[in-house]
Formats: sequence, structure tokens, C-alpha cells
Amino acid sequence: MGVYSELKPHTISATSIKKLKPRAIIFSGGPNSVTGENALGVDPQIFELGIPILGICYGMQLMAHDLPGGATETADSSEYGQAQIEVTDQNSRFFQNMEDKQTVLMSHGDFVTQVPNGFKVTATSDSCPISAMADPSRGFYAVQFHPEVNLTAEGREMLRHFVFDIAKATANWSMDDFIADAIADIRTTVGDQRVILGLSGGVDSSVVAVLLHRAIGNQLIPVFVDHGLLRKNEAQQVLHALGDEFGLQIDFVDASQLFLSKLAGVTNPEQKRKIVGKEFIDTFAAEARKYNDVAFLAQGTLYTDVIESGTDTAQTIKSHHNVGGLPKDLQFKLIEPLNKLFKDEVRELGEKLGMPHELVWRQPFPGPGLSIRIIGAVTEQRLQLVRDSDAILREEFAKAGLDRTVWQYFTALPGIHSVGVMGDERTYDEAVTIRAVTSIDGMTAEYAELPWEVLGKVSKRIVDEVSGINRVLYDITGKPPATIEYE
Ligand SMILES: Nc1ncnc2c1ncn2[C@@H]1O[C@H](COP(=O)(O)OP(=O)(O)OP(=O)(O)O)[C@@H](O)[C@H]1O
Ligand SMILES: O=c1[nH]c(=O)c2[nH+]cn([C@@H]3O[C@H](COP(=O)(O)O)[C@@H](O)[C@H]3O)c2[nH]1
Ligand SMILES: NC(=O)CC[C@H](N)C(=O)O
Ligand SMILES: [Mg+2]
Repeated sequence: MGVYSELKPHTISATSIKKLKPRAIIFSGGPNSVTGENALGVDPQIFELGIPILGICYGMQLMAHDLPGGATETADSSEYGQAQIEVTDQNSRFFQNMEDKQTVLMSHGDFVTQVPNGFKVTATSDSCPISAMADPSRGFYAVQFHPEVNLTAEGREMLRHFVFDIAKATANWSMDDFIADAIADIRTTVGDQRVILGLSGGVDSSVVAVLLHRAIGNQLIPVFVDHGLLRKNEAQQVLHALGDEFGLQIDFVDASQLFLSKLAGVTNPEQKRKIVGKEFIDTFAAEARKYNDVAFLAQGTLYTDVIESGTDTAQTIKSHHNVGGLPKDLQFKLIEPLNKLFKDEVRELGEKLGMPHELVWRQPFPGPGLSIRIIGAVTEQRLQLVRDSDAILREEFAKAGLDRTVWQYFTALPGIHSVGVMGDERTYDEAVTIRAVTSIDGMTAEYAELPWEVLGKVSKRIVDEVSGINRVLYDITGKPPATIEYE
């Protein structure tokens, strides 16, 4: 929204907050329970600062738990997914000028059962009678649902009401400030040393490449690793797009045999991710040894990667190879200019930096590549199945124009074998699933509604052309409760 903001841990004292002179405080959600052993609390003086507070999910439950008169309890059944709420307070500034019925994302097991003194209920639903509450006299607002995710249809508007109408913040922070600050920062940190950049051909690392190139020119060494887990023809395409066309001097390393040998027989998803993380670092280190002054490793790490990998207060959902998958004794200092941004912000940045449209809007591809799309052990043969089926899917999506509307789409091997009959012969082969989602930042996603015709064509082609696949499934789960990738 163009408002400068900072993320702080729940342990920050009211005195430290006061020194920062914030316009408002937002308490985020979290996996713990405010009534449980591992509850994360705040300094009670925070409520006396006279600063507006918005509590979201855990944040709301915390307000009800800490403020006199309120209560939070764990109910018998949880609520995960989109829900309809009804705004009951027409004068609420949080919901001003909005329809009474709102579609929101609920993701909780605890419920506020009594609003604290001074609060009133501002929205309700059958499954969550206190869906929102407010005490406008103190500037305290709270919602059980998640206005910060795109599955809450009017969430952004609600947040705007809080930020601008209630907290009276001003929008004076822009991507241009971000570019200038990031470049200045990189120059100060790096001095005259060299930086290795993990370059994947994806949006994030390409944006980092442009920022670094502007900041330190030829002190940058972009390294692109083929770990044997890339998509069909990907290595050639990346070298062509970023090397030949974009003009980067890319250091290309074929480490596929090494990665595949380390992954052999490994089935645990977290273990796979850690192996990939470590092998990447070892590969970068081997490249760094060719020069004598490389102290830094730059990566296109986004905030999503950080938060999903787990922090002091956020649970590990999956260890992204570039964060949670890094070895403990990392020999590089990290440069990660995008680690507070989300994908949509990085794309905006890419556009501002004048990067090619196809690159900026390329679908994300995870660093561990096809290894996390193969449930069970990764073998050359199974890689071939997922690689060939994915190439067919991408080709058909491009023909149908779906590559422009679907956020991410790929095939995966769920590890199911089933009986088929092909040419009068019995088969007992693997199934492949199609995953296609719409999203904005990858934090939440919905399965894409695809034309049957396209699905049918993809299914037929995969079974006809990829020997070893006899069944094609379509995954219709959102995130939450699933995630986009399979591991
Ligand atoms: N094959 C690779 N070679 C070198 N570095 C890589 C490779 N794959 C991933 N990385 C590093 O890991 C980081 C995280 O990967 P991630 O897939 O999230 O970002 P990306 O590839 O830059 O963008 P996108 O999300 O669009 O695929 C990258 O930004 C890059 O620094
Ligand atoms: O570079 C990456 N390293 C990883 O380890 C990783 N895991 C997931 N992803 C990508 O992140 C987004 C959210 O993924 P999930 O819903 O599967 O958690 C999706 O866009 C995923 O493709 C990764 N990217
Ligand atoms: N998303 C959240 O903040 C969840 C809060 C709490 N863990 C609950 O289940 O109700
Ligand atoms: Mg990638």
C-alpha cells in the first residue's frame, strides 16, 4: 500500500515500540494457541500506548485473551477455507462502504467466545459467531479471518480502511525508493569484493542479477547450476535467454550426476530439500574457489521462502532449499535483497527495472526442481516421466493461452501405481497428477478451473506419448489446506 512498515518479534517491549513512533500495530496470525503452553504473548503495556491495533486470527485471539472481559477457547471443530461472514455493524470503519456479506478466508481452530470490555461484535457467521470485533474508541480492531490473503475478496480494501482511515498513515514509500536503497546497500556491503549469484533463470534471481549488476558491475559472478532436476530443455533455454539475449556472463555448472547420486534412495521430503540445499552451496563454493576474493553469495530469496522455512515464531511448513536447506556452517555471507518481498512485488520491481515481460511473468519453478514433484525416490527413469509429461502440459497450456492466466502449472508423480489396459495388454504403471493454480504471491492459491477439452487433450497425449504412465489425475485442492508443490 506504499506505507513503510517493519516486522518485529512478539517479544518487543512497549517502550521500544514507542520509540519507533508507529502509526499502528498489526498482530499477525500464528500456529500456536493463546491458551496453550507455547502461547506467544505481548507486553501488556502495548494496549496502553494509544496506538491503533489490528489483530488478525491469533492476533485477535490474543486481544480477547489479554484484555479484561474477553475469552478465547478451542472448539471441537476447526475451520479451514473460504467462508461467508455477515457484517453486523454498519457503522464499522473497517467494513465501511462494503456489502454486508463478505467472502473471507478462515484458518483456525480457536475462537473468541467473549469480546473484551468496550468491544462489540462487528461481523458474524454460523461457524464463527465472533468473526470480527472492534473498540473504535481505542482504535482496536480484530478479525478472525485473514484480510491479508487474496482469498478474502475485499481483504485489501479492509486493510486500507485500517491503515489510512483508522491509523491515518501516509503512502510515501515506493519501489523506486526500494531500488535506490537496495543498490546503495549492496555497494556498502560488498565494497570491492566479488559476489557469486545463484542464477536459476527464474524471476527472483534474475531481478537480483539486474540489481547487483547495477550496483557492482563485473564483481558479479552469476552461477547457473544444472542439478539434473530441471525441466525439459531448461538449461539451454536459460543460457540462451539470460546469456545470449540478456548479456550476462554466466558460469554454467553441470552438477547433475552429483545431485542425483546424493538423492538416490531418499524419500523423506525434508531430507531431499536439505540435500539439494547443501549440494547447491557446495557447488557455489567450488566455483568460488576459482577466484580468491568471493565472500558473498547472493540469492533470489523471497519472504515466502523465509516464512515457510520457519522462524522463531512461524512453523516450518517446508524448508526452502535456499533458506531452511542451507547448511549450518555456511562459508558465505548472504546477500538477499528481496527477502522481505512477495512474488507480486518482485514482478513489479522487475517491470520497473525494464526487464523483459516474458521473464518477469514466467511461472515460478522451485530450486529443488523436479525432486519435490516426485513422491518417493528420485530416479532417472521417474525424472523422465515427470519431465516429459510436464513438457506436454506446458505445450498444451501455451496453445490454449492458459500460460497467461494460470499462475503455476506442472505435473507430479504421486507415487501411485494402478492397473490399466492398453492395446489389450494389462499395464501396471505410474499415475501423474496435473497441478494448476491461480495465485498472486504463492502464499495462498486456488486450483485453476480448466476447460475439460484441454485437460482431456493433455491426458490423452501424456498416456499416449509417455511410456510408463497409464493414468492422469487433476488435483483440486487449494492452499491452504494443501501447498502448491507436493513436498
Ligand atoms: N538451478 C539453479 N542454479 C543456481 N541457483 C539457483 C538454481 N535454482 C535456484 N537457485 C537459487 O535459489 C533461489 C530461490 O529459487 P526460486 O525458484 O525461489 O527463485 P527463482 O528461481 O529466482 O525464481 P522463480 O520463483 O521465478 O523460479 C534463486 O533465486 C537462486 O538464487
Ligand atoms: O526456490 C524455491 N525453493 C524451494 O525449496 C521451494 N519450495 C516451493 N517453492 C515455490 O514456492 C511457492 C509456494 O510453494 P508451496 O505452496 O509448495 O509451499 C511455489 O511457487 C513453489 O514452486 C520453492 N521455491
Ligand atoms: N491462523 C491463525 O492465526 C490460527 C490461530 C490459532 N492457531 C488457531 O488455530 O485458531
Ligand atoms: Mg526458480
